[in-house]
Amino acid sequence: MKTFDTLFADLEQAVAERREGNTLSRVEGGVHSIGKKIVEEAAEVWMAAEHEGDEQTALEISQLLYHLQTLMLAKGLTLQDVYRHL
Ligand SMILES: N=c1c2ncn([C@@H]3O[C@H](COP(=O)(O)OP(=O)(O)OP(=O)(O)O)[C@@H](O)[C@H]3O)c2ncn1[C@@H]1O[C@H](COP(=O)(O)O)[C@@H](O)[C@H]1O
Repeated sequence: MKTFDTLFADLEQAVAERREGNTLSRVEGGVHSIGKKIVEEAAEVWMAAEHEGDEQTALEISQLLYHLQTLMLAKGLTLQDVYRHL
């Protein structure tokens, strides 16, 4: 099973290797486009939590985490940059 850290390592590698896929295309789409996606996914998390079941809520949360990681990559932020604020 992936964790936040192992997913981030995979996405970092995807960008470094210019591997065709969702990640490269989203990171190259830039911060504005990713930012809109984050807002959309955050709203889907909220709606799922209020109106749908736990499974759908967990799925939406996983997508939000993914898109946050693409924003980190687009900005050049590392896990340590974020974790030091936790
Ligand atoms: N975990 C994810 C992941 N979660 C969400 N997404 C993306 O988020 C989208 C889901 O959002 P939506 O439900 O809004 O789908 P959509 O309507 O098609 O979204 P839009 O394209 O319209 O923005 C998916 O189509 C993916 O583009 C993800 N894309 C990739 N991953 C993982 O990232 C890793 C690298 O993926 P690649 O870069 O594709 O190799 C792999 O382990 C993947 O499993």
